[in-house]
Amino acid sequence: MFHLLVSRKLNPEFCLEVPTRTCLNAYVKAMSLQKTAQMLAYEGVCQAYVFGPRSILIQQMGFTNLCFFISMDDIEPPFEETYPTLFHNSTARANDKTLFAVDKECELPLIDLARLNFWSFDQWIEEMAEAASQWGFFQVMNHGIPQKVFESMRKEQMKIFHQPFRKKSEQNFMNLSADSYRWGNPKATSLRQFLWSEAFHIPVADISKLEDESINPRSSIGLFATKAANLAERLAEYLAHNLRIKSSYFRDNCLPSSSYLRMNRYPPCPPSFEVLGLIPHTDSDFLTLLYQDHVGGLQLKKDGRWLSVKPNPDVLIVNVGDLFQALSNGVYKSVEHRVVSHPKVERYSVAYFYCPSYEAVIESTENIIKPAIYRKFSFREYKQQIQEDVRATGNKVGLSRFLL
Ligand SMILES: O=C(O)CCC(=O)C(=O)O
Ligand SMILES: [Fe+2]
Repeated sequence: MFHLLVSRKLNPEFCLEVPTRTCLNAYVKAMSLQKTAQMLAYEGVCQAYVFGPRSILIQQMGFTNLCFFISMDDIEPPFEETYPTLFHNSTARANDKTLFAVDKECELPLIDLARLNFWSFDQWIEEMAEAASQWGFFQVMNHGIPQKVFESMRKEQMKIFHQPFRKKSEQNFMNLSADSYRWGNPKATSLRQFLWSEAFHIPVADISKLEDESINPRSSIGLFATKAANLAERLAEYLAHNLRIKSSYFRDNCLPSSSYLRMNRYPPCPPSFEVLGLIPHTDSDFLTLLYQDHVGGLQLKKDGRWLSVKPNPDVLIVNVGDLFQALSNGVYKSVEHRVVSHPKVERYSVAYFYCPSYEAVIESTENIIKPAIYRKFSFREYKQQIQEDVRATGNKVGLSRFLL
């Protein structure tokens, strides 16, 4: 007989209670990883598989996307241990109860891509353009990316992030370049600037090189990136149509390999820390496609107030990036957003950043009523300016640097 304890990483939708890592370690020592997995499956509500040399994957019966890993090694980045002065020195604490203040939960404008076949083209595009200019964010349904692509992407993400921290932070992990794995914020001087999250930021061009001896990340991630690239191009063309931008602009300037993919994981964050999962920022691309799980935590700024986005794993979130704001001469808005981590549950998201090649030139589309508000710049120049600003001030200044 064994005692069941609630795991810190327990998914709230997952009704099974599982042992903690320490408890599991004891079972594994006394029996074997295989026997422990069998024990966990004993109640018949879940299946448990041995995964890798030191972890077990647990999956709820009948729900392929409700699964999680229990790892015998520590998977969490050592946030508190590495930055003790930030977490345990009261003067560095944000000490600001308004940090997480939100006005309310909102549902983003919903664009149904299937309606394109029934509505008049102009009316349909108008709806999307209005969302891009009023909110900078919208959600799309019937987008053509099968749900199983998201499910396998999420499973892959869990496998990757549930590797021991020492492995994830190794040079060359999955054959990625050293700066792909990011956790916390080494430059933070207060908790307000810290990120309670970890991420893999991967150039799409590098996906084909991904490899690991225990996982096979290439196929799920590659499939997601290909589907996202097609959808992003389509959406960008619709939005451009409304502004009378040449429809081939995106095909001419964005190569499939010039975009990026970022896999985010937000470990549970103790409520005693006033720290965000991701600090307020805008995205430095044309469009971002974001797939998030059911946990929630994404917030965006609208009319000066923070709103929480109601999570819906059945849709894809789209947000306008800085480059589209510049190209549209300020008509479409690149809106600030951030993430609040959950106190008990880990959260996953994956963002596809639709970017041009470095040489692409972004020029505001002016008209008689509204002359250009931004000067012409190349994507390379934009990235370099951001890096310079972050180095000098710790913050991205962004588009305001390019105002005329
Ligand atoms: O995790 C999220 O919901 C947002 C992620 C995001 O904004 C980003 O990666 O730039
Ligand atoms: Fe973002």
